[in-house]
Amino acid sequence: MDASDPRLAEGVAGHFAAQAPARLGVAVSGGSDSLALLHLLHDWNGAALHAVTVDHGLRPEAPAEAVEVARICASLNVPHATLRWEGWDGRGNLSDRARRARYALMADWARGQGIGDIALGHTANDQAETLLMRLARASGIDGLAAMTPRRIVEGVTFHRPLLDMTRADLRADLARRGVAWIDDPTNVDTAYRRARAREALAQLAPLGLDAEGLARSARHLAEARATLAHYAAQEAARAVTFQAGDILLDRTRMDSLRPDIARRILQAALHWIAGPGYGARGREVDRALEAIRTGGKTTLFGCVILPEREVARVTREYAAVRDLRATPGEAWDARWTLTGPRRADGAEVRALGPEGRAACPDWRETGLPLASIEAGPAVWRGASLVAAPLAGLANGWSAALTRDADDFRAFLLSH
Ligand SMILES: Nc1ncnc2c1ncn2[C@@H]1O[C@H](COP(=O)(O)OP(=O)(O)OP(=O)(O)O)[C@@H](O)[C@H]1O
Repeated sequence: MDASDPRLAEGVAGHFAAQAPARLGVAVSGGSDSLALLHLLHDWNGAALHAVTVDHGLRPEAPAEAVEVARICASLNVPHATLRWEGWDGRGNLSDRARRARYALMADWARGQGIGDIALGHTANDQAETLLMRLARASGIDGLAAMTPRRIVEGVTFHRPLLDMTRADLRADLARRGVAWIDDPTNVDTAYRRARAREALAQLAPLGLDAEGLARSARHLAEARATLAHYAAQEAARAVTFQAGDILLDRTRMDSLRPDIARRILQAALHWIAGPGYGARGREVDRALEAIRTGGKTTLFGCVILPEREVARVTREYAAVRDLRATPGEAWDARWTLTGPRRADGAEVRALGPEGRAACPDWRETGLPLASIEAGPAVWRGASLVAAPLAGLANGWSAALTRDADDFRAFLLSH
């Protein structure tokens, strides 16, 4: 066996040079990239490794592949877990749902193990292929920008130590080690589109366009994205105020901003209120910005934008939360926690809605508009209203928001 390529080992050590976690999860699908990652991390020996494989339950070979990964991990003395996803209800885009489920399952698993960091095997080829696929969708800077080496999802830091390395180098490394990998273990649709991008990339070689070059361009775009986010956060500090879970956008300031910066601020406001999800489309956001400018009312992404004299109020849309339920003490709408004076048997948290609001004689004194009041949380026992702290009917209950201005800023800077 030849010696391993020192650049690979240095790249992995360099990624964790500033701060190495004591325990590190490593996501191993069984493909070449993540198997190389496993071996390189094992050689590095700078953190206790815990490998994880997600079986999406979508391909008959997947369980056997997970067993094969477990075998390789055992040979390296690395503990391994297989997580199974059984959540696809046939709705939505399968690749997208599977990816989201994978990240959520891995983040849950890590939290359960007291692990705060997980390494992923994305390479320069993934960067280049993604760039080509996004160009095909006419994406803007955010879509074309490179994946970042670190990203926090649901409190877990995902690391991508192989972003500067090519798949060819990683495969050569595995070949030197005599390790066989599983081809294309990812789900079919993504693999199909990626395979086409991979073929296109090979065709572009005569132009001098290769994976490393495209990955470099994607990194330049990531820098531009970070710069725009930085200025958006600066402008937001002047244009945005918060009130009882709503965001107020200063209309004059919003109007004076470059469209890209205004779009970022509005998008962050929508996400802060409605939670990260699929996101509002560019055209919808532009339509909403126009409504803010002209003092119109509009609904998008589970939020309502209401004109007030100097501001546009972004609040939750009642229809989007009407069916949400939580027990007191648990998060409702992923952002409100209601706590009461004592154990409240049979009480549940639901939106106040028009019926509840009718039972809150003092709601006007809160200074909040009807839409915010009705889309806010309340405590119910069956059909009877127990409390609505945001609508002036506290009855010993209080409502705490789980997101603050720092979360808004963090959101702006990370998207
Ligand atoms: N089934 C899986 N089990 C464990 N880890 C996985 C699995 N699939 C992917 N990964 C991890 O994610 C890395 C990237 O794989 P892949 O590009 O298929 O994922 P992706 O999240 O769909 O990528 P993208 O975010 O570019 O769409 C892999 O190298 C591996 O670390």
